[in-house]
Amino acid sequence: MPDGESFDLIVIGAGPGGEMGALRTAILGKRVAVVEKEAEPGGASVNTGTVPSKTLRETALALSGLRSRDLYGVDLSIRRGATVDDFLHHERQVRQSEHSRIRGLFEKFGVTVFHGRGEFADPHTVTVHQPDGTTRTLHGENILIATGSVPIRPAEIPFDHNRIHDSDELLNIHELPRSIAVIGAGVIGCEYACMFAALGVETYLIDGREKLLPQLDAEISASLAKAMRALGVQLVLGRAVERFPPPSDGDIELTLSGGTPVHVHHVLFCAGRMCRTPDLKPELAGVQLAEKNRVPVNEHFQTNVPHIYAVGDVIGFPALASTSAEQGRAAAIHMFDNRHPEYAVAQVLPAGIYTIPELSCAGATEDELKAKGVEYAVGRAEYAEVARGKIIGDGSGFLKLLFDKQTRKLLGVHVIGEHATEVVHIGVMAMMTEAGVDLFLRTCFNYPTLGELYKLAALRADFFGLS
Ligand SMILES: Cc1cc2nc3c(=O)[nH]c(=O)nc-3n(C[C@H](O)[C@H](O)[C@H](O)COP(=O)(O)OP(=O)(O)OC[C@H]3O[C@@H](n4cnc5c(N)ncnc54)[C@H](O)[C@@H]3O)c2cc1C
Ligand SMILES: NC(=O)c1ccc[n+]([C@@H]2O[C@H](COP(=O)([O-])OP(=O)(O)OC[C@H]3O[C@@H](n4cnc5c(N)ncnc54)[C@H](O)[C@@H]3O)[C@@H](O)[C@H]2O)c1
Repeated sequence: MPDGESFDLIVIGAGPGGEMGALRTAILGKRVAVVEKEAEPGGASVNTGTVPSKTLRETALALSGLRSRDLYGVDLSIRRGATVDDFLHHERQVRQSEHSRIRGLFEKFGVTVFHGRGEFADPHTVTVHQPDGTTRTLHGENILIATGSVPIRPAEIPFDHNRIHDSDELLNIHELPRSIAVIGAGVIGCEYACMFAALGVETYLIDGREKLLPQLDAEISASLAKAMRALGVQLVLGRAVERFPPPSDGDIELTLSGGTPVHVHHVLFCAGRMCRTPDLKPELAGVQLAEKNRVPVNEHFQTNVPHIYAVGDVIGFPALASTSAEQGRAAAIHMFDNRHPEYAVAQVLPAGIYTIPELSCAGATEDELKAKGVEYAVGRAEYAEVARGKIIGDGSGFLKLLFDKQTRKLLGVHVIGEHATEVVHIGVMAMMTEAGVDLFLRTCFNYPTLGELYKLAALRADFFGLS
């Protein structure tokens, strides 16, 4: 291909935002280039974040025999003393298969992939710095920034120590830790702490905040904290880690504010993520950055330079694989096919957190409704109250629905327990269609299913809370 070739769209970054933006555009018959600095596509979603962590969770559940212990009271674990290779084997297989899937789709729809680091030369030109030291110049009618985020690595944390990791490095560990301190009880910290505890690793989860995942419905957050403690996670909340000089050998001592020190073999630091957007030289394209190097966009994902769009983690909240892909799709539609019904990203966005147990939610929490002065009714149903919940042996899960007292519409759905990230979708569809309690009262659910939780919760809200 001659240097300086022109494209209808140049996408920088092949994570979920870039992948979807590129494919949705290529399907319209447009000429699309994807510039990706890593050897394989997929971004944090496939290579270091979403897919690896969820695959490891499944592996941890299988290797630990946790599900069978809960269900049958016996340990049917595949193997005691699992090695790190056992732990990572399936994750590598899934990751490779995702690489093939994305490469296959790019090939099928004629997307040209350039391996190298992209940066702006001017508002329509991207320079690609290729691994062999050469550069290429690409011209784009439109450009999509989808360069994602990386773990925050404060200078005072000794990451050069071989047992102190961020969430990317964790995937290259050579031994299963006998003990680990997870610093940062955000979504990443909570998910990994559960995984390690399930594998029998002595696990501490440390955070300066008093409450676990405060963005969640308070009852769900409290229920998660209880379940995590039962799993063996030692929650150290409201304490800051002051220092931990790394020893060359032996345990690492973490000094905590106002508490006794913690001694562990490994440390996982996951206290947020950041964008590397200044590396793109956005000033050469006239693109402005906001706080924390975020790229501000309008409702169509356009930056202040209208033909340059940005999606995914670079634009900030909610910074999920699911939402990044949706934003990539919507941006592509706005660029090239803006009468199509896929035009906008949905108003109702679910969040799924793969702790043990997993949890998921969409819409408002009780605290948010109270703050807004909305009168609402709660419908609640325990997993243990429906046959399917008993069959799968989930004795603590529950579904909670929040309905508007006046309109009877569903305003929020919150669920914790096995398959919570699937169960939530019934509520999401109801909210997408602005349905309410009457939909659940009229619906016939398969028996035995967790879907029945909706019926039970709706009946309770109707009998006891709704006018
Ligand atoms: C441990 C972990 C678990 C997660 N779990 C979930 C989950 O369960 N569900 C969920 O929805 N989300 C989850 N997320 C979040 C999700 O992974 C991200 O929100 C999502 O990957 C962001 O997509 P993106 O396309 O914006 O960027 P990314 O996936 O970060 O991809 C950006 C791509 O751009 C490339 N790039 C960067 N700079 C350049 C450049 N200058 N030139 C060329 N290429 C460049 C990078 O190499 C990368 O491939 C998780 C994240 C982590 C870290
Ligand atoms: N299932 C999912 O959807 C999923 C899973 C994992 C990650 N993600 C995404 O990844 C992103 C990053 O997640 P994250 O967990 O790294 O960040 P986060 O911002 O969600 O949480 C960071 C946590 O670290 C704590 N913290 C900060 N500095 C600290 C310190 N010095 N000592 C102790 N605690 C400290 C904060 O109080 C906070 O609780 C999120 O935006 C999330 O959307 C999503």
